[in-house]
Amino acid sequence: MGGRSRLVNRAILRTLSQHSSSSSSSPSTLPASGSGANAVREEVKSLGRAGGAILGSAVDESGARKAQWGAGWVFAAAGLVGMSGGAVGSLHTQAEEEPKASIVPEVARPASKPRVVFVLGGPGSGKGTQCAKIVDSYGFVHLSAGDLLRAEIKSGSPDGTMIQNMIKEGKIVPSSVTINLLKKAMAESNTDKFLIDGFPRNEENRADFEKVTGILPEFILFFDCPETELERRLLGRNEGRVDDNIETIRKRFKVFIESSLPVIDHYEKIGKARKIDATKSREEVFNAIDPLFRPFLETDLQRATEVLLKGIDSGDLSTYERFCDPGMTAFEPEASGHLVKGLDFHRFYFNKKVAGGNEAENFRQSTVTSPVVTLLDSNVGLVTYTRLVQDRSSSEVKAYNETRLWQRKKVNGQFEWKNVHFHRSLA
Ligand SMILES: Nc1ncnc2c1ncn2[C@@H]1O[C@H](COP(=O)(O)OP(=O)(O)O)[C@@H](O)[C@H]1O
Ligand SMILES: Nc1ccn([C@H]2C[C@H](O)[C@@H](COP(=O)(O)OP(=O)(O)O)O2)c(=O)n1
Repeated sequence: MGGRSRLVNRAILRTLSQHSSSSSSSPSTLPASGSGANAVREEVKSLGRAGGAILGSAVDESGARKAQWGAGWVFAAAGLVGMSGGAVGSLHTQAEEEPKASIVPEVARPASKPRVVFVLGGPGSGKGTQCAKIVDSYGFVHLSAGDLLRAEIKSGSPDGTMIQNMIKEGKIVPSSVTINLLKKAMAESNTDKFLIDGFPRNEENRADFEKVTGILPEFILFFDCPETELERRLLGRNEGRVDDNIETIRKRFKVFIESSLPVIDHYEKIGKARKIDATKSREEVFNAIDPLFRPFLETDLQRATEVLLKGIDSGDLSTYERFCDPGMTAFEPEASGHLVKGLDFHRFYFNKKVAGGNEAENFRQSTVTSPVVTLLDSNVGLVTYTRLVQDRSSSEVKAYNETRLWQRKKVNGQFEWKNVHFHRSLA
């Protein structure tokens, strides 16, 4: 076992030492560790980079990503919410009419590309274990290439026997089969954040996926763990898998070194590999991974704010209600210095529009400048910006300083950002 482990260590060292400058972990851990290797909803998913300016990102010296909405957002919308007028303190109930259909989906498309993280590492390095934790904390959809292939065998598909034989031999199934399964699973999902585990396992997997989907991963997680530890874990896994026997395990290690390490090497070269010491406990491994996923939440929060503001501009009450907590508190000029609680005060303006709206008069557009997203923890975030509101009827532009406090909650098993407080004042 020791001999084999050293062999693995050397192979990985050879591969990785050429790229140690871009490695995200301490080079000193490498010889010791050895073997290589949500949610906001459809509208948020699809808003992506459509309409207006784009969320850029930059990495500061501490490695933290800062949100930069370079030129500001522009939301052209076909309706409005009256932001001025309305008697303070009057509580108006919802109008009889349904608000007109949301324009958000049309404006939102074309969708942004899915955000993908590949999770790679030797068999037994803890990919599945950590993916479950990431899903739970960050609302990703987890797609395990191995699980999809095993499900395909079970489904009685014509490819089933071929897949079964290859898995038994520890070989890698042809890319076309695996990519089709991944594509189908991605299309069936209603999120845009995917953890793809155990893929790409060879250069063919990698190149074909890029070619077929046009998707490059945000980064890859590489679980680095020596072969001795992998072997120990696989023999203790006890999931009744046809490939968790010593003979197939050894074949899989060989395939991993020969076929999968070059893929990791490729991502090292383009600065996308994040190497994790997978020998640590499950909790320690997760603590190392956790900060890498924070930027996804910042993007989700930015997108949720975009959709909410677009909903406000278009008079789309259903979007407003979806993104605002029923108990939301607010300070806004309309409230004349009072703190308003709940959504009725705000609904009044939507219903006013729906009841007496005139498209030409009501056209509004918001341009957001200087936005800053601050994540306080993985479930609480602050978005602050200046919003220029153009009103076609009066050609008047009003500038507001807005701060929105968001809380991430699980609704029907899915993460959603809810606006729990905002403060708007005339700039
Ligand atoms: N950090 C860890 N320390 C010890 N055992 C682990 C750790 N992570 C996972 N395991 C165990 O090792 C085995 C393989 O983990 P798994 O997540 O199935 O790996 P992979 O998906 O990479 O094949 C499982 O039995 C799992 O419970
Ligand atoms: N991209 C992939 C992923 C898995 N496979 C096949 C071959 C692998 O040995 C098995 C099992 O993979 P899985 O990722 O579930 O498990 P291990 O990481 O090997 O523990 O599935 C494949 O052919 N192509």
